Parts: sequence; structure tokens; C-alpha cells
Amino acid sequence: PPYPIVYFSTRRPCETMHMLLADQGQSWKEEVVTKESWLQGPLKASCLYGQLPNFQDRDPTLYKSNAILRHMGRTFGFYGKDQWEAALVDMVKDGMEDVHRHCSQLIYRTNEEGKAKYFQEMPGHLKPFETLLIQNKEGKAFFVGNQISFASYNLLDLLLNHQVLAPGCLDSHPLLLTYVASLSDRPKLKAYLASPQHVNCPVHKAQKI
Ligand SMILES: N[C@@H](CCC(=O)N[C@@H](CS(=O)(=O)O)C(=O)NCC(=O)O)C(=O)O
Repeated sequence: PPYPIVYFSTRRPCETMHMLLADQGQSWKEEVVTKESWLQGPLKASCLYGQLPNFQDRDPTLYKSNAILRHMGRTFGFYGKDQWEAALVDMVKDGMEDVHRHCSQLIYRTNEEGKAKYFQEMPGHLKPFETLLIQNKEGKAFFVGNQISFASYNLLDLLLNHQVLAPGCLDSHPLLLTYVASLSDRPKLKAYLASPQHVNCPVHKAQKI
């Protein structure tokens, strides 16, 4: 460390990485790319998939936020205590991909009617995560086993974004509200969530790059 991350000036999907690293007292060096330099410069062509984020801890550079997050999960031991728990953590993260996709559509492609439909359907999208918490010590623990995972930070990021986009939208999800409150209260993570880097970072870009 400091862990080198290259991305744009928005929360997703690097905010989960920031939360994970901050909670572990780790630092990161972030190269923030502007839309102009991205569209006119050589960087895009040099990226494996023509996209960001990337993580340049070693050669070759690591791309795809899920691969980066899973690498951090393995690095810090946030991937369950055994292979079965690791598979369950993957199941949680993969389940979140669907919610992220719906949420992206909400941000980038729908009108007011679409937004209303999204929040109508949201309880159904979030129910699996409530079920997981109930199944694991009635919500008094994490999703999987007795330890935080990289998926925990990702759901926290997702739920915090929802609270920015629609304050109160979690009020009918007490377990998830408690989950957000307990994770957000972890001292190092609490300090990061109160920091200008987090507070001043937009939930989503004004328009997709
Ligand atoms: N699945 C990829 C998605 C990467 C991606 O879509 N990156 C966008 C930025 S963002 O949508 O994630 O904010 C990008 O590089 N866009 C620029 C481009 O595609 O030229 C990941 O998670 O890393």
C-alpha cells in the first residue's frame, strides 16, 4: 500500500473498495480520470476492456471491480472461513449484481414512472438479503458466518446509495437499517463515511461516461 486505484470521480464501484480499505486502516492512491482525458487520451485504449476501474498493485494490471473486490477479500481474509462460506459470499455478491443493474437503470435510463416502479419493486429486490441476515443468527451477525466479507461492504455501499437517492426507502426494512447502522458505526469506517472524500463524491455521475 497505498493501493493504487484508477477510476472516475463517482462512487460506484470504487466506493466499496474505499470502505473496505478504510475499515482496515489501509490507504489507497487514487488517480481520478476526467471525462475529457478519458475520451481524448490514450488511457481507454490501454485498458484491457476499455473501461475503469483498474487496480495496479502488480503487473499485469487488474480490471473489473468484482475481480478487484474479490482480490481484496482474499488479501484481508474477507472471504469466509472456508470454501463453502466463500461460495456463499460469492452468492451474496452475485445477487447484488442484479440490484446494481436495476439501480443503474433507475439512474441512467428511466423516467419518473420508472423510478416509481423501481421503488415499488425494491422490497422484492432486497428481500433475499434480509432472509440471509435472519438465517444467520436472526440478523445479529453478518450475511455469512461470523465475519465481515467484501460483499458486506458492497451491500453497505448499495444501501447508503439508496438512502441518498430516496431517503426513507429502507424504513420498511428494519434488519437492513440495523445492518447499515452497525457497519457504519465501525470506528475507521465511520471516520471514512464522514470524510469529504466520501461525502463530496456523487452517488452517480451526472451522465454515464
Ligand atoms: N463491470 C465493470 C464495469 C466497468 C464500467 O462500466 N466502467 C465504466 C465507468 S462506470 O459505469 O463503472 O462508472 C467505464 O469505464 N466507462 C467508460 C467507457 O466505457 O468508455 C466493472 O465493474 O469494472
